[in-house]
Amino acid sequence: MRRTAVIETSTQPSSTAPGNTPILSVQGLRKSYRTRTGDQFVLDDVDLDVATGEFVCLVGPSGAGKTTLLRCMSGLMPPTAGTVQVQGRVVDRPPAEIAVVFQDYSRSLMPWMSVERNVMLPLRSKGMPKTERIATAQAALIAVGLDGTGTKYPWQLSGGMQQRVAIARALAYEPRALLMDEPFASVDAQTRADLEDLVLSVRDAFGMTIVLVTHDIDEAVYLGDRVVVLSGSPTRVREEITVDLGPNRDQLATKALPEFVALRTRVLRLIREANA
Ligand SMILES: Nc1ncnc2c1ncn2[C@@H]1O[C@H](COP(=O)(O)OP(=O)(O)OP(=O)(O)O)[C@@H](O)[C@H]1O
Repeated sequence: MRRTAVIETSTQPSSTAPGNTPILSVQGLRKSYRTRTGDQFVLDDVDLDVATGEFVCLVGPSGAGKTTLLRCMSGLMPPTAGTVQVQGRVVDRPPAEIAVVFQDYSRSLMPWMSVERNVMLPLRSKGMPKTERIATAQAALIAVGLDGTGTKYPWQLSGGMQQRVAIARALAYEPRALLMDEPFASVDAQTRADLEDLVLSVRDAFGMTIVLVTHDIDEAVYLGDRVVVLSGSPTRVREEITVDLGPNRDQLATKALPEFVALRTRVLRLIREANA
């Protein structure tokens, strides 16, 4: 981790313009769940490449299988058929290069551990000495604007601050890619906007690849270099839309752009059609 990194709202051109090398590659992915009434097919032949440094947002109808896809991509769930590759290696367990942030921060943080210990937790598996773990955790907390909260417990923080802790924990691990499943769904609108900008700045500062699942179309267009629209169940990739809004996004100015409005309308129409 770059410990001296100062994370500010992104006003600089991205140093991590998406390259062409896919860090994540999903090929012919199928997933079915066994239910009492038989197998339920959720994902049906999903193909998706994510380039190094790219920010990809996954949207689709409710229940389409967005979480299922993200879980398969993160190695938390085996596919029924097809493959997920990270840097060319087939994923058969959670890869070291990937960190995941879930919506429900209250369940992902350990309430009996201080904020600092929560952030240090995954670093043990890297065999890092304790002094380095502490320094790395402190740097990650500074990076998400939580300097000075290390000795507090998660339940002493607001929802938005707890989600920042979860993001700090992911950052401290220094993943090549961050997979996020509706990470801002449980916080208020202003905190959500702040966290969106935080994630953009983290992407710029740490050169990270991000895949984010969201229900919020504005959020997808605001954050993404590309929005991947999934079809209704069983799910395929319906359309991939390049978001040509440049690297610098601003909550007010970007969302007022005619291009932004046109993209949002296009994504919304695709999701409505997928629901029909
Ligand atoms: N463990 C499971 N066992 C059986 N069925 C499951 C399981 N997990 C998910 N499903 C089913 O798979 C389908 C897709 O679920 P998933 O959570 O991946 O969709 P989603 O697009 O993320 O949903 P939402 O938009 O509501 O968050 C749903 O019909 C769900 O009921």
